Amino acid sequence: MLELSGYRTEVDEIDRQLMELFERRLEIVGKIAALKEQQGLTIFDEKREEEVHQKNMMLLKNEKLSSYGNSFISSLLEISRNYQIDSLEQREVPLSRGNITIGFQGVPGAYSEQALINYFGNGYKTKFYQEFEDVFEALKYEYIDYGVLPIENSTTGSIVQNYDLLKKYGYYIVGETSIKIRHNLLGLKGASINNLTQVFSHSQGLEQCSKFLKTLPFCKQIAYANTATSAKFVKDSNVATNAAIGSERAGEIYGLEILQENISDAKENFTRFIIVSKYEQSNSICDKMTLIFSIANKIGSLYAVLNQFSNEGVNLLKIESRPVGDGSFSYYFYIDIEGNKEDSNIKKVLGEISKVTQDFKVLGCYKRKK
Ligand SMILES: O=C(O)C(=O)C[C@]1(C(=O)O)C=C[C@@H](O)C=C1
Repeated sequence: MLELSGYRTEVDEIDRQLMELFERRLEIVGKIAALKEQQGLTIFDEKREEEVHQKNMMLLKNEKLSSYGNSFISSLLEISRNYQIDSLEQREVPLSRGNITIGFQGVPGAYSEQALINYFGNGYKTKFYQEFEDVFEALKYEYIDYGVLPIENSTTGSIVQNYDLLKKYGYYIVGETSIKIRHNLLGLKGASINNLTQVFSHSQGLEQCSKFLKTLPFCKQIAYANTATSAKFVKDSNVATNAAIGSERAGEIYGLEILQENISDAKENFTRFIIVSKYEQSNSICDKMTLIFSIANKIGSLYAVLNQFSNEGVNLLKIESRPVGDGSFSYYFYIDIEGNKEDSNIKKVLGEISKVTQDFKVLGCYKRKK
C-alpha cells in the first residue's frame, strides 16, 4: 500500500492534467460564447447540456460514482457558462436578437404580466418565475433578455427586495411602467356574493380590499401566494362558495366571473414596475436616472450629495435607503433623478457625487413613465 505522500503525488499529477484540460475547455467555450453572440444565440443551451451529461455519464465505468459524476459535470457546465458570460461582459450593448424573451415573477394573469404587456405589448415570448430572484438568475444565464419587476406601490410603498436584488446582481434599469391595480371579486359562474364562505388572495390583495371584505363578515379570508394563483385555485376547486380577489385578466385566464368589480379601498392604487436588463441601455429620449451609492456615517455626508443636485438644478424624484447588511447600520441610497446621463449638468453632478460617496454606480438611464 502506498504511503500518504505517494497518493498525494498521484493526486497532484491527476490535478495537473485536469487543470490543463480545464484551461483548454474554458478557452474553447469562450470561443463558443463569441460565436453565439455573433449569431444571436443564448449562452444556455438546455439540449446540448443534456447531451454533455449523457455522453459523460456513459464514460463512467463505476456506477457507484454516478451521482458524483453528475455533480461534476453540472459544476463544470455552470463554471463554463459563467466564464462565457464574464468573457462577454465587457460589451456595452445588449445582444441583438430578433426575438426577445421577457420574464416576470408570478403566473399568467398576475399584475406583473399585465405590466409586461403594457410596456412591451403582446406577442413576445414570456417566462414566469416563482421568486423575484429567479428573474435575476434567469437574466444572469440569459434565459431571458428583460425582467419586469415591481418596485413601488402607491399605497404600500417600495418593494425593497427588488432594490436589494438590483444591488446584488448589478444589473440595469432600462425602462419603467406603472399600472392601475384594480382588484375584483372573482367567482365561479353563477356564484352569489351572499353565499361565499372563503375568499383567497395575496395578503396585499386582502389588505387593500379590507373595507369591502368587512361587508362579508362570514367569509373567511385566506392569504395565498399571489392573486392569480388564488383565481386558479378557486377555478380548480369548483366550489361556488369560494372566491378570489384579483385582476380582470386573472378572471379571464382562469374562467371566473367578476362578482363585484373594483373593490379596492383606495380607488387610486398604482404599482410601478421596472424593466431590468443585464446590459446598460439608454438613448437621448431617456429622462430619468437611478443612482446607487453608500456614504460615510458622519455629519453632512448625505447633505453633501443632495447639495450637488440643488446646485445644478437637478430634480430629485425619490430616495430609498437600504441597509448595507454588514452590521454597521450603514446604508445604500438609491436616488431617482430627472435627466439624461449626457446632459452637461448631470455629468457634472455625477462626477462630483462619485468623489464624495462609495460604491457609486448609475443603475440606469431610462424613459420616465408619467
Ligand atoms: O456547446 C455550447 O453551446 C456551449 O456553449 C458550451 C457549454 C459547455 O460548457 O459544454 C456551455 C453552455 C451551454 O449551455 C452548453 C454547453
